[in-house]
Amino acid sequence: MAHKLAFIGFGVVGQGLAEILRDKKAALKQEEGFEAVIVAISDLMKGSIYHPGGLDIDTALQVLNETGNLDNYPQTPGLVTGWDSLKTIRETNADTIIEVSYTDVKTGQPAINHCKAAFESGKNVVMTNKGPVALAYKELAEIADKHGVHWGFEGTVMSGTPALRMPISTLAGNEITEIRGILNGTTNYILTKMEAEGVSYEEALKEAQALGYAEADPTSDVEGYDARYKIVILSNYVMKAPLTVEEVSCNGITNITLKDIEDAKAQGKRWKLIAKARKQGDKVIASIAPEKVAITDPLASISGATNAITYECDLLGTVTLSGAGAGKVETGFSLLIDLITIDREKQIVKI
Ligand SMILES: NC(=O)C1=CN([C@@H]2O[C@H](COP(=O)(O)OP(=O)(O)OC[C@H]3O[C@@H](n4cnc5c(N)ncnc54)[C@H](OP(=O)(O)O)[C@@H]3O)[C@@H](O)[C@H]2O)C=CC1
Ligand SMILES: N[C@@H](CC=O)C(=O)O
Repeated sequence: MAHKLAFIGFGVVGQGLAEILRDKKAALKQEEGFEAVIVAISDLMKGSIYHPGGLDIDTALQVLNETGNLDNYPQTPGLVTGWDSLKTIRETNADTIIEVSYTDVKTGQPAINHCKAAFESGKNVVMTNKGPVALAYKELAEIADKHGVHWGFEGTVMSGTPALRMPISTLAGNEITEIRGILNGTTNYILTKMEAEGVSYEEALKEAQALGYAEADPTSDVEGYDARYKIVILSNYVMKAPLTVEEVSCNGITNITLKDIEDAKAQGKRWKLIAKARKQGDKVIASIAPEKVAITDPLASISGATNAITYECDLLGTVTLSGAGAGKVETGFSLLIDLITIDREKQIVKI
């Protein structure tokens, strides 16, 4: 039976997943036995539509592209418009909520409430919104568990690159004692552009926004708050070591000038925004800060919106993963793999 989806938020990432579902529909069915139907989309400014029998993805994307508002979707019997996020979560016939609204770096809301409402209504959530995972992981995981539903959030760290799923599934049995990485696509894109092309900070940031890498408020990227959420998620979920946002020292890249970049180059070094978490007894010491890394450091060669992460494992030693850190299709994919995982687990339960 097709997996019924309701989108909360329909910006870059939401549309990225919708395009994948449209373009790969036949291949996903044939290769994975995966079928999905979008029953609802609820966005703050772009409108809200619900049809229990399913919406036509191409029409929804076209209407949004041409008119800027989903409320202009063709009127068909059974179509409902105007439902807000909570009504959509609670009252549609969706199996899974795709939470792709903006990440609030102070409270994590309203996304935390979106997750609670979904779990309490017996619905799965897959999300790229980092707030709920960074601020309320334990509480929300318990609620999801109590209601027997799935919670997927692969895309909260390094977009569709399996920075969470890989260590949890294929490094299981190792203790991960330290993590070090480049975890923000926007800032890595800016630093790369400034060094490689001499582009100003402001111009490079504008490009990152146009490419869909930056947060709705890019202060989160350039001041390091986005990377701070990600290191907290990695610490709690991957290292199994409690860490709060307040415990992470955080500095961004706003003070780095073209001259600083040229000076580093002359020293055989390169500026990178580095996220670190290290276990020390029962505690984790974590930081986000720009560093001049030696050109021979593997992280120095990570350019543009690509990210990379190194896990120090007690059994396997050092393992490094690199891949997309942001982007429409890349992050849309992170939601797809969470959905496929839900369907695969359902198949196992049936067996
Ligand atoms: N872009 C990327 O590469 C990545 C993004 N993420 C995360 O994914 C999420 C989505 O990112 P992205 O698509 O780029 O962001 P966008 O800003 O493009 O889209 C977010 C959408 O959510 C809508 N929205 C905000 N609040 C609500 C609400 N209460 N109810 C319904 N809709 C709401 C916004 O509405 P409107 O603008 O119409 O007011 C907007 O359309 C964010 O949390 C981000 O941190 C994670 C990994 C990578
Ligand atoms: N704004 C973020 C998007 C992905 O999490 C970034 O640039 O990394």
